[in-house]
Amino acid sequence: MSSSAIPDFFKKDRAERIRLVKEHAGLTEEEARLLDGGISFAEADRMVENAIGTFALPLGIATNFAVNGRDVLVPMVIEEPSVVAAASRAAKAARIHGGFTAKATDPLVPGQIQVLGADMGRAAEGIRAASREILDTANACSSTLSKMGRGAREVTTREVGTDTGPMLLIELLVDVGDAMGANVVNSMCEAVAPVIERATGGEAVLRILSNYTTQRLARASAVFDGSMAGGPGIVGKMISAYQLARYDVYRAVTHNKGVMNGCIAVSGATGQDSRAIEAAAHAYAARSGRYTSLTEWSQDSQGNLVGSLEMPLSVGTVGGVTAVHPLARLCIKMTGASSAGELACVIVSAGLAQNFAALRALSAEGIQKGHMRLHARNVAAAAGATPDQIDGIAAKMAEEGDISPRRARELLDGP
Ligand SMILES: CC(C)(COP(=O)([O-])OP(=O)([O-])OC[C@H]1O[C@@H](n2cnc3c(N)ncnc32)[C@H](O)[C@@H]1OP(=O)([O-])[O-])[C@@H](O)C(=O)NCCC(=O)NCCSC(=O)C[C@@](C)(O)CC(=O)[O-]
Ligand SMILES: NC(=O)C1=CN([C@@H]2O[C@H](COP(=O)(O)OP(=O)(O)OC[C@H]3O[C@@H](n4cnc5c(N)ncnc54)[C@H](OP(=O)(O)O)[C@@H]3O)[C@@H](O)[C@H]2O)C=CC1
Repeated sequence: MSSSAIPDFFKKDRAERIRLVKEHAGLTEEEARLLDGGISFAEADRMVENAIGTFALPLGIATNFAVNGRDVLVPMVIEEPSVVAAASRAAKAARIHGGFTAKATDPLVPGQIQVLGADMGRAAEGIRAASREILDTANACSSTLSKMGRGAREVTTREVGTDTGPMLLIELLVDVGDAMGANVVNSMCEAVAPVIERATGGEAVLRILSNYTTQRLARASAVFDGSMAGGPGIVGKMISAYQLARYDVYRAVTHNKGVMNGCIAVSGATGQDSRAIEAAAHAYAARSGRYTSLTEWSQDSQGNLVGSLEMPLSVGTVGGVTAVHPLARLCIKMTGASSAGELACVIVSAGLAQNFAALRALSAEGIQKGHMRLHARNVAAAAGATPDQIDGIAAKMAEEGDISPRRARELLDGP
């Protein structure tokens, strides 16, 4: 596999960018042609209800990523300017020190069965006695998981205090292999409900996975070059930016939004359920009882920044949208991930990179300089510039340091 460090990738034209990605990821001609389309209306109509069209978003490629020693061109679907550039720049700063080291735990997803009207005194014992039957019934739902030696592993009982009294919750812990796992866990929860009802004497009502997958985590760490960050002064300010995010919830939410810029863009490109990822990430950020930064930052003795990000990441390389969206499948291929765990490693690395980029820009020149420079073309277009006027107006506004709809209109109106 060729290097993901492709200097000036952004200055190349589209054909050359595609050629480089094709070569790097070993895409066929037919696969490369998919980049023109996304999905047909017929495919969209099968995916959701009442479809009337499709809605395209930009697909960009972040360069410079090395994850666990493997060079990756990272696909990102996002509407926001500067995110792809920022990830590429951050990955360049990490690359100097070996790139990202990432790890995903076993893909364990909990399923929850809420039981009403059970005999609380006897329920736990009833579930223990029926646990073999519960696990076998669950595992009959997926022949693939069973063949892989994965599937439902354990069943536990919990009591939850509520305003209407104690409630019984039976939880099924499932190794979902390379799938995100929602459908398969939901099927298992529904299948085991009658066995649970018999074992507890209650009525199984909610039968659904939990998206809070605290046993399905991904963790990335990297050393980002201190001089590429801007030297000791900036590095020190980045550490204080992180400290602020640790202790102030108003800052932490924005800080974690920056992390999500990376995670959700790669998740979008690879067809993941981004709502599930976001919901779990924010709950995890508040797991101590106080919402805080998802990342951790310190400085090493050479003045580099050492960062890490740990978060729940339920992603799949099979099933869900990946099974029906050709471009999502193509983007998974681009990442070179051969398992859900490897894909999670790329996503969590992109989240960490994005956080580094934002902290650096905020601690140095401010976010607007880089972000607004890249946003300038949108500002020009929104002000009414024609395609052949856009680059000129954008460049002029960037040069003047006044990137605003007002200035774009003035430039369009002329002297
Ligand atoms: C925008 C940059 C990267 C410019 O940064 P720069 O230093 O001017 O870039 P450079 O021209 O020196 O190039 C360095 C590398 O950056 C990349 N790069 C540079 N320019 C481009 C481009 N046009 N297109 C693609 N890639 C680009 C590219 O990788 C290049 O190296 P190469 O690979 O070519 O050897 C920098 O200013 C930056 O990182 N800014 C931060 C932007 C950011 O974080 N955006 C997120 C949106 S803001 C937000 O939503 C979150 C936030 C900020 O609120 C979160 C928070 O508060 O924590
Ligand atoms: N709360 C939530 O998050 C909810 C999310 N969803 C949606 O559910 C979808 C994801 O569900 P998911 O269960 O992943 O999707 P699928 O049911 O599409 O895929 C999982 C199935 O793929 C098959 N499979 C083949 N190879 C493998 C492998 N290597 N590893 C694991 N499974 C394999 C198995 O079926 P077999 O044994 O038959 O081969 C498995 O049951 C997403 O679209 C999500 O948006 C749905 C409901 C709720």
